[in-house]
Amino acid sequence: MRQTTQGCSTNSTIKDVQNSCDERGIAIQKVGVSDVHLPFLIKTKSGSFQSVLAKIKLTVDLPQEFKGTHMSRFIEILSDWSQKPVSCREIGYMLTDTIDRLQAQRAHIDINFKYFIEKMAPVSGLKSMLDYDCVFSANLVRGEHLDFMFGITVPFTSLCPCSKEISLYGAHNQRGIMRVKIKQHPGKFIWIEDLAEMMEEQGSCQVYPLLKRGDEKYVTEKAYENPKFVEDVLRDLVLTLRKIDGVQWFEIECENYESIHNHSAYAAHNECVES
Ligand SMILES: Nc1nc2c(ncn2[C@@H]2O[C@H](COP(=O)(O)OP(=O)(O)OP(=O)(O)O)[C@@H](O)[C@H]2O)c(=O)[nH]1
Repeated sequence: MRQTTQGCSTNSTIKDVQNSCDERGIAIQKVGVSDVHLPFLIKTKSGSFQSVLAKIKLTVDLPQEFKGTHMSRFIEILSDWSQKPVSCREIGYMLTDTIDRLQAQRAHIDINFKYFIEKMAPVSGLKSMLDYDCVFSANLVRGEHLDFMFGITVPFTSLCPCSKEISLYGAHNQRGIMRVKIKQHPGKFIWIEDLAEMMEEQGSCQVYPLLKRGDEKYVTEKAYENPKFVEDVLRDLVLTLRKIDGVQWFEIECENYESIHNHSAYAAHNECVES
């Protein structure tokens, strides 16, 4: 039977509607809070922490007999972790705590955040910060191992091989994004910085926040010498991800925001990797 918290004298005199019975016989798979914004600390490869604005969804299952979950407890749990370093291990603790405090069988979390990595312009060497959309997603079933997935979206430049081949001069080129979600075997780990760098190598050229004219000439010519369809980017990314130590599963989406169309070229792929 689910317990109620009796700590607060105000609460003890107020009816606990959430804990009352529901007669409809429907167990809910996920209930909780979404769109919670909190400052979190993410470990960086250099050994420090980056403060990020996290957008969080935290849910549990709810047995059919209860009318409601205890929403305030989700915020209590997340507030405990705000401003503390968060990675796979801490997310495991967070979900264990959630299962215990909500007397649930399973808990799920999505933490979306923008992560900044310093980029160096290819010729001038000038440094600037590029933002990457990242997500930590995890699922925990009571008594089982944590199921953890990391996702990142990386922008790139692509230049069309067909356009280059058939045109007297020029070739259409555009910005695209590659979105990767990756699961690794327990104990294996890849830094956001390392995965981003591997992914950026797979486009026709990388994108940079800050470029001077010499840099611009370089990236224009590099893309021209390295034409790729959206399929080429995706296939090269598959080969790269297969080589990462301990990868169990991955999913890729590539999207080129075509400059000659008002639509995108799109490719997707997922696979389980043999260990
Ligand atoms: N379950 C549920 N609660 C909601 C919802 N919308 C708002 N709440 C509010 O969430 C608040 C906190 O609920 P609880 O966590 O049960 O609060 P509490 O009983 O003071 O805290 P505990 O003693 O820890 O259970 C209440 O004021 C609810 O009305 C909803 O859609 N579902």
